Amino acid sequence: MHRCAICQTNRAQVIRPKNGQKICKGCFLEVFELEVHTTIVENNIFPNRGERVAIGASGGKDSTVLAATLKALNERYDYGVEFVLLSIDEGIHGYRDDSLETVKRNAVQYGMDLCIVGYDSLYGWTMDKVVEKVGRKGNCTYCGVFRRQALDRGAKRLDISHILTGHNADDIAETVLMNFLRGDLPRLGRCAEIMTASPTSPMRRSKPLKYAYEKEIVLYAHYRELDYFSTECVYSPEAFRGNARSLLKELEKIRPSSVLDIVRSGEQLVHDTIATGKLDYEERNGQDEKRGGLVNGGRNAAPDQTNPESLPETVHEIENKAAHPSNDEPRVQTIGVCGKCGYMSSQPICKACVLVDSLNKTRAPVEVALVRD
Ligand SMILES: Nc1ncnc2c1ncn2[C@@H]1O[C@H](COP(=O)(O)OP(=O)(O)OP(=O)(O)O)[C@@H](O)[C@H]1O
Repeated sequence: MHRCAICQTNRAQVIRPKNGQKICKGCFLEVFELEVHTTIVENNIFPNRGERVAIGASGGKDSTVLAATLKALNERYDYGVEFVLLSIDEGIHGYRDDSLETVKRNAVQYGMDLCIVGYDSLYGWTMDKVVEKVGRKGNCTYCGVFRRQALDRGAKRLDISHILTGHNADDIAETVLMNFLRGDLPRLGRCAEIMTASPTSPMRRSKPLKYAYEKEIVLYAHYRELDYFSTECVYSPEAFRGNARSLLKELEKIRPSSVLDIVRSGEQLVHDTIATGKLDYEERNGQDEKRGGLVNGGRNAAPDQTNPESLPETVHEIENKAAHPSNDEPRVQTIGVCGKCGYMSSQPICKACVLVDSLNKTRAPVEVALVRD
């Protein structure tokens, strides 16, 4: 019998992917939480006591583990913050409607308020309708742009300016690989950052699970018997992300530490780029979705430039400018307000409205009461 490398008493049940350490269930749970706490403290994620902070809650394993861990840590280490669950209803029948039921239960289990914001009321489109219109290819782009803004707008309604998401080490390594393969240096830097703030948005976004392996998140949820929804989105994930994921899984099989090594490489690359002055503040702190960006995509995907026919022209222009800024163009983005929805935007019309316009162009006119900010 292998004894736990930490307590030296119990039988080891877990092999940690990041370092091969064999540990028991109790020590695993303790060390998992301690590492999230260390990430929070070292990055000063909660600088202000008394602050209300939103947890982007999808009902999936990552955000459920995030909520459960933060509740425990806030009680244990007294961060002095109040967490609110913020869920976006993309309008995906058979997927999000079911996962939102899980979030509703989580709100009760964790004693947190819950706010749900729907694409339908914000944009007049559900993702089911978007897919009906544009097909499956490229639909993640719409979803990613809408979700990013919907989280911001939901938080604003709650008078909250800090959003936490459940992006884990695998998500970030995938995004680093994708951006590296695309040669998208500004996004490569942003996606590896644990906290992002943008001159074009009042919101801070943080990823406290940035160094947690997906495998350990699943194990934590299992050992703690957390109530989460495990079905994948019914619309296939962005193709290029799927390729990056497969590549990452292959690398992980050969060398389990690859996941964190790639995250660290992303961090180091942006560090070196900043040191040599190639990436300015706005590029470092600009929009980011798990791409996410929303930071980080996934399923919160960035517009896929490998799939150019999937997006309206104007969005490509905005995206390409961000990814490959020309030397003679001024780089400072100014914050303004979208002429259509009234939400903050660095462009006269925000990306979400550009997409909505393109969707509406060929739709028979319907009376939709959209919510303006
Ligand atoms: N509909 C949503 N409402 C609120 N937050 C969301 C939603 N979808 C995604 N997020 C946030 O973005 C993070 C990454 O989303 P992604 O779509 O990649 O899902 P995931 O990696 O499967 O995470 P999860 O297991 O939490 O669903 C989630 O952990 C969550 O914090």
